[in-house]
Amino acid sequence: VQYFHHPAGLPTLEFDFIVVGGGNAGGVVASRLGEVEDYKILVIEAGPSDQDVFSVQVPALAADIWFGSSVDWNFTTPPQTNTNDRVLEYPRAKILGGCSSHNDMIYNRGSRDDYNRWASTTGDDNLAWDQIRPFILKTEKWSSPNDPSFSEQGHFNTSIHSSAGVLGVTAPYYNHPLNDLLLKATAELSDEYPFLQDLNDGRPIGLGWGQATITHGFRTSSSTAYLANSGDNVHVLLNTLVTRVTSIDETGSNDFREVILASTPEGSTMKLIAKKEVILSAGVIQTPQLLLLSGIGPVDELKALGIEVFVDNPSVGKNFSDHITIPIKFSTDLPTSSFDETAALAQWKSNHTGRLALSQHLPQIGWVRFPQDSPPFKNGAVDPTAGPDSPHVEVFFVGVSEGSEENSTLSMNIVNLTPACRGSITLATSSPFNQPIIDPALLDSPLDTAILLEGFRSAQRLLASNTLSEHILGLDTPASSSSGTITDDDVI
Ligand SMILES: Cc1cc2nc3c(=O)[nH]c(=O)nc-3n(C[C@H](O)[C@H](O)[C@H](O)COP(=O)(O)OP(=O)(O)OC[C@H]3O[C@@H](n4cnc5c(N)ncnc54)[C@H](O)[C@@H]3O)c2cc1C
Repeated sequence: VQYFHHPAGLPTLEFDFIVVGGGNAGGVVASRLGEVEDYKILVIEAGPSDQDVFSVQVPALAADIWFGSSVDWNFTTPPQTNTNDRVLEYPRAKILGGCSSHNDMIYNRGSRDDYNRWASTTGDDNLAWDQIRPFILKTEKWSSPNDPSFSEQGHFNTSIHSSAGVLGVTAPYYNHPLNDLLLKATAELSDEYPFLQDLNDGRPIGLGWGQATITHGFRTSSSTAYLANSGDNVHVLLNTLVTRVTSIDETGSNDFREVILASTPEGSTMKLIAKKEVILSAGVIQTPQLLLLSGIGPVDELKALGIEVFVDNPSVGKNFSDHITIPIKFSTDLPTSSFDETAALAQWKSNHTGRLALSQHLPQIGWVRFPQDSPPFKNGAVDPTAGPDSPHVEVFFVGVSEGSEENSTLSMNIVNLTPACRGSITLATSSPFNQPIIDPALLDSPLDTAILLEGFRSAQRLLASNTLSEHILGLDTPASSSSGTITDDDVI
């Protein structure tokens, strides 16, 4: 692979394929296209190289480069009506590797139902679970932890993993008393929280060990696993924003193979040509933004901003959906999961082991499927999941921190995995340098709220088990719950 920091350094202005956005998808697509030696490929990435940012490489430092950092787009939402009009921070990475360079590294495949639903929705059987599994294995390179104190024994099912791929994956863990307590609780609550040996077996329901895109103490990403191993026919242009895609054909047909670039709003622009295709992989927010800026989208929205319309497509920027996560905290007598960060940094720098070589959060994750007669579905609401092998919520153990007085605080997140609400991405202005309006319309569907609420109750049932209850002293949040029982009023 060849890296360029300025368009002026490029060896040519014409490539076979131009990949816009060197993120998770863009890095993989460019690298796979590059396997055809005759193709010349250009990836254009707005952010810098991931290799220059220390916190990208060190797994537990991910949060340092989220919202507020120079390698995040620092997007915000408009006030969200259903969250008391709060303006929410919306982290998205602006760096080579995209969000795979800053995400939480949890490696989890969908349920088999998810893939099968994509196959039936698109009419493409290649997306079905049985058909896609060989390709999942083709990406994966299982790598055992380099730190002997992080045993992976019994934490995953070896028969459904591969060590022949490229993306490093591991099942790391660190010692904390909650690990054993949760495992014991799975025996006690075997209906709602059965032990799940491997969250990637196509039926992620239960509680078990997480897996992470980490190898030998380093984060792995589309940049480290794919782009970095590509041939010299793959070119990566950094720090450069694509502002528009235009038609190469001046007679009026839509042959969108010309890409317009700019590094700053004031600076000059430049045109590049793709002989075969332009691939837009700028992520779920900026791919629709670029289409809209290029005159491809709902005619009224484009005209209102004075953008020339080339393709009237009312779907561009619509049906935006994201899973909402609600934090919840409990007082506990368990020891904190925090660690001496200075010592951990020195250890990581010396041999890439220790707590910084793992994700920050606690090592286990729960996935819960609610019965069809549970409260969210009592009023006849249709189950939003893709099928019976799919969970409704993820129960995530963030960590145990210092609390008030002698107690500590267990932080958990409840994630609604199949939100029914649908929002949108629209342009605020016609300038590519302004963020679009990112409206996830969170909790617009009453079903989403009901599922989160049942997720809270489920977490409470887990913590009320005989095994865990003696260590859980009460609910810390939401503050309005003095009784320790969550009600519908607490959800906002
Ligand atoms: C904080 C956070 C934590 C997450 N944790 C996990 C996790 O633990 N496990 C998991 O599986 N997933 C996680 N995800 C989600 C996952 O990382 C994303 O779904 C995935 O990276 C999306 O890939 P993408 O290629 O669509 O977009 P991205 O990876 O976002 O890539 C888009 C790229 O395009 C670039 N770009 C955008 N506009 C332009 C432009 N006009 N010109 C040039 N370049 C442009 C961006 O800078 C970016 O590099 C997390 C996401 C976030 C934000």
